[in-house]
Amino acid sequence: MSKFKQLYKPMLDSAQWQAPDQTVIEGTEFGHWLLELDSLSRRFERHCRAFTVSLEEQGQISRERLTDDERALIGDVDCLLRKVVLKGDGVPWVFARTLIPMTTLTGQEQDLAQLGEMPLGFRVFTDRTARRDALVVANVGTEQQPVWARRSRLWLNDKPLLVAELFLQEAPIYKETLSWK
Ligand SMILES: C=C(O[C@@H]1C=C(C(=O)O)C=C[C@H]1O)C(=O)O
Repeated sequence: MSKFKQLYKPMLDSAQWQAPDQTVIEGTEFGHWLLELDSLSRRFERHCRAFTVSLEEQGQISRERLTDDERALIGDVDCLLRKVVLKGDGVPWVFARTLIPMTTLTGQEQDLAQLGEMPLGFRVFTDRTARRDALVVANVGTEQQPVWARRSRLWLNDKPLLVAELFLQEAPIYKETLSWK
């Protein structure tokens, strides 16, 4: 198991998700990152020279392994599980875990299983039917040293997928002086 999965998967699993208005992020600089409804990949691209995705794992996961929460958001169906690390100039910024229901991998969306190291956001947000909802956030670190995570549901042609992202220490969201683009 890679160090990313070993370290970060338990952190995401432990997240106590909260609606953004119940947290302290509204009005903060990093809050804009967590509340981004458009592509996070596109936003990251503007903060580095080379934005890359490394595919850590991809495989099928049976419906029994979904949490009740996940089932309520994407249905009680077998899924494709995709785990990646998003990197800016080679530095790990985000660990992301995406559940794509098999019922979403139909028609035009079959290509979602073949993304490889192409950022999911590049595929999803070029589609005019794309939208994001059910956004929740969690601090899986401490009050003094927060480690932010968020989970949101994406829709493509009215078919859902569920993305959970853990913002690692070097991610630009923690930098105090952000160039705002
Ligand atoms: C959903 C987006 O795509 C990003 C890319 C991912 C991937 O390639 O698997 C996963 C999560 C996202 O952070 C986005 O850009 O908003």
